[in-house]
Amino acid sequence: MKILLTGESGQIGNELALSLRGKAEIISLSRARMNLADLDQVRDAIRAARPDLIINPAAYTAVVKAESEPELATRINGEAPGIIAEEAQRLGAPLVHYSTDYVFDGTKDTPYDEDDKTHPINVYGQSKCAGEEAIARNCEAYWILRTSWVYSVGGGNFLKTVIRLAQEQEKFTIVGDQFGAPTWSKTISDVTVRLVLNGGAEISRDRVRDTSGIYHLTAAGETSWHGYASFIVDQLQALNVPVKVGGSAVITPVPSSTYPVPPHRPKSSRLSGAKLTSAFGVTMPSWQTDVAACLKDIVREYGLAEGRKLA
Ligand SMILES: NC(=O)C1=CN([C@@H]2O[C@H](COP(=O)(O)OP(=O)(O)OC[C@H]3O[C@@H](n4cnc5c(N)ncnc54)[C@H](OP(=O)(O)O)[C@@H]3O)[C@@H](O)[C@H]2O)C=CC1
Ligand SMILES: Cc1cn([C@H]2C[C@H](O)[C@@H](COP(=O)(O)OP(=O)(O)O[C@H]3O[C@@H](C)C(=O)[C@@H](O)[C@H]3O)O2)c(=O)[nH]c1=O
Ligand SMILES: [Mg+2]
Repeated sequence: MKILLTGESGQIGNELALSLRGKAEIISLSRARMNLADLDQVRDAIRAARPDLIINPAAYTAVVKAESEPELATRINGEAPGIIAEEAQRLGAPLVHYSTDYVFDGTKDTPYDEDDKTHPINVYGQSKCAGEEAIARNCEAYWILRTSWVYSVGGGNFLKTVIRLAQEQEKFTIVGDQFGAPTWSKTISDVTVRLVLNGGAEISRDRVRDTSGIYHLTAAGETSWHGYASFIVDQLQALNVPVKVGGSAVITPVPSSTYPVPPHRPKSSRLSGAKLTSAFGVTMPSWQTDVAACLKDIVREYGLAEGRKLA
């Protein structure tokens, strides 16, 4: 099986490349070979590669910057996935794509289901929503995996920002009125690989077409950004990482209305995983289990217990 993979330098793409290599033929197309902002190049690159399956974790993920670059974010997140889907349909290749909790406005008081109405409240969310719609319009065999609050050992993310804050500041404030589930890129990749390789039976277009649609793929449980940050600090202390912060008790929750950086973000990012479980038998680990495991890897990788600073 020949898999076209995008975004290998990103959090999810990197894990996918690591776990798929050796199990399938991987054609990894980075920005240099297939720039998602260049729609003609996207079409040409897919036609040249002729994959059996396309996995597209590449995206414009800079939520703040997207507000000042709406056209670029929309081309990459909204239009390119539509072209990818068209070409996938032409080749008879299924498409696996990733989307976000930010397609919702966050006003629902129970976890979102896949068929809940989308209503994004910032440019990034609008662009990702447009991408979902374009895929659904243009191809018959796709899985859109919606995840949230992604972190990893290698990428830039909130978890690593909090480690830096803990190493540099005695106390700090974190937004406490937005709720969701931090999700490890490695777990997202593991589940994707499990779905795609289907117990060694390889992917079939019919199987994806029969189960085509959106699936929520987030860690189990929920917390606020503040609860997440507090957990990170507790874990760092348990792992004997020297920190300046005086413990999780001195991280103060603040309302998002006081956070100086636009745009608005959804109050509730909680996504129900029930459909993924019933369709594929996948149950997700708790967010705490995965954050603790990833932190162990980060502490080892960057020598944090020896007092090194996260660059
Ligand atoms: N991060 C998060 O918290 C969440 C992410 N998601 C979704 O999951 C998916 C993966 O996210 P994540 O791994 O965190 O993303 P990252 O920001 O870690 O990586 C993005 C990847 O996309 C590539 N990319 C960006 N612009 C272009 C372009 N114009 N052409 C080609 N490649 C490009 C980047 O390449 P380069 O190195 O060249 O920039 C990089 O490989 C995305 O669809 C995202 O929307 C969903 C929910 C939460
Ligand atoms: C860095 C930082 C953030 N915050 C708040 C702001 C915000 O409400 C929340 C998270 O900050 P971030 O900058 O990580 O937010 P953001 O970049 O919007 O994160 C989102 O990225 C996109 C790609 C997604 O798809 C989403 O699932 C989500 O992960 O924490 C603080 O309170 N203090 C801080 O020091
Ligand atoms: Mg961000």
